[in-house]
Amino acid sequence: MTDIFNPFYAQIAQNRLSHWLESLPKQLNDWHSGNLHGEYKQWMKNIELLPQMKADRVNLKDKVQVTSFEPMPQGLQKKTIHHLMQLKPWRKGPYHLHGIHVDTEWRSDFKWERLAPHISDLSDRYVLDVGCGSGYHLWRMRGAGAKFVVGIDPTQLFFAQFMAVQHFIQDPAVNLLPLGIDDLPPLRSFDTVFSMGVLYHRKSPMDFLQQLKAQLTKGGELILETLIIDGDENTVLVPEDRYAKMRNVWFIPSAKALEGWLKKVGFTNIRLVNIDQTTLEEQRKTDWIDTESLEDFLDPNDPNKTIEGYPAPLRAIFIANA
Ligand SMILES: Nc1ncnc2c1ncn2[C@@H]1O[C@H](C[S@+](CC[C@H]([NH3+])C(=O)[O-])CC(=O)[O-])[C@@H](O)[C@H]1O
Repeated sequence: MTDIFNPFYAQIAQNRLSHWLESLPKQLNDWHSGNLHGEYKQWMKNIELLPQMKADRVNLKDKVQVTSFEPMPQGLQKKTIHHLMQLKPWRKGPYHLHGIHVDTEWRSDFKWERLAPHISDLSDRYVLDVGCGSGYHLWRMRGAGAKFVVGIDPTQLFFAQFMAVQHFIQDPAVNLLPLGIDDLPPLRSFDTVFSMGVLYHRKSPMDFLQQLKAQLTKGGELILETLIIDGDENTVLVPEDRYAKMRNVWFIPSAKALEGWLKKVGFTNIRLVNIDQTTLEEQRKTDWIDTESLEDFLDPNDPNKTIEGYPAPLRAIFIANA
């Protein structure tokens, strides 16, 4: 049994997600007693060692930042950086935690800026983010007024990173569960569902779109962000092996093809609101990752190609209604 999710259960018992309690506690207990990552205990130990600081000012509107009136002493800051560094690689962010700038590989704020002008007002909404990474966008959703925010992501390190940020911010309305999309029953309870950077990792994109739709209330809004390629409604890239050194990339459709897929699973009011080629400002190597980054994934002689010779990462944002 694990009790780390008890506060979450207590909250959903009182809100419109209470039917989730039929399956969720058993799933999360199985997760906890099952195959935890070899370093999981060590990650949690580092989180326990983070200092207690008052969250006097929390800014989630234009960044993710927490500060207290009493600044963190320098020595303590050094120790805190050490514990946070044990949770490397920090991919999605950045976070500003009591004067510590967690300068992540990705400027996830760039993606937020691209989508924010196009989405329905999140005020008072129940919001789900499928494949939320360390949860950067969960905080921005809350900052945009969402009432209750849930992220799911099966990567346990990202769960640990979220717990580290939550340790400082302490907002019970923002939650991350270490689950994958296949673990979700059709909840039909979220006003807005985000899924960004996940579709191309799914072996069956149609099933995935259907699973996303099953999380939405009637008329609810999907924000789907994924890699695309140029081409017509019949163009889909299925990389032979890796794409930009990423394993597990299955389908990269054209925008037209993806629009057709969304239509086919029953989404309406489908809008393509943004197309953007990933730049070296948005994804780059920092002190918070030890691995390679975009620069190493592109053809050194042609930044418009991946190292495998495919078109370089081009990302689209679609909005649609269930
Ligand atoms: N079955 C699954 N169910 C849910 N999540 C999954 C699954 N499989 C992998 N993931 C998770 O999907 C995320 C994809 S990253 C996008 C992060 C954020 N959304 C971003 O838009 O920056 C990709 C990118 O960097 O582009 C990872 O955190 C995986 O653990």
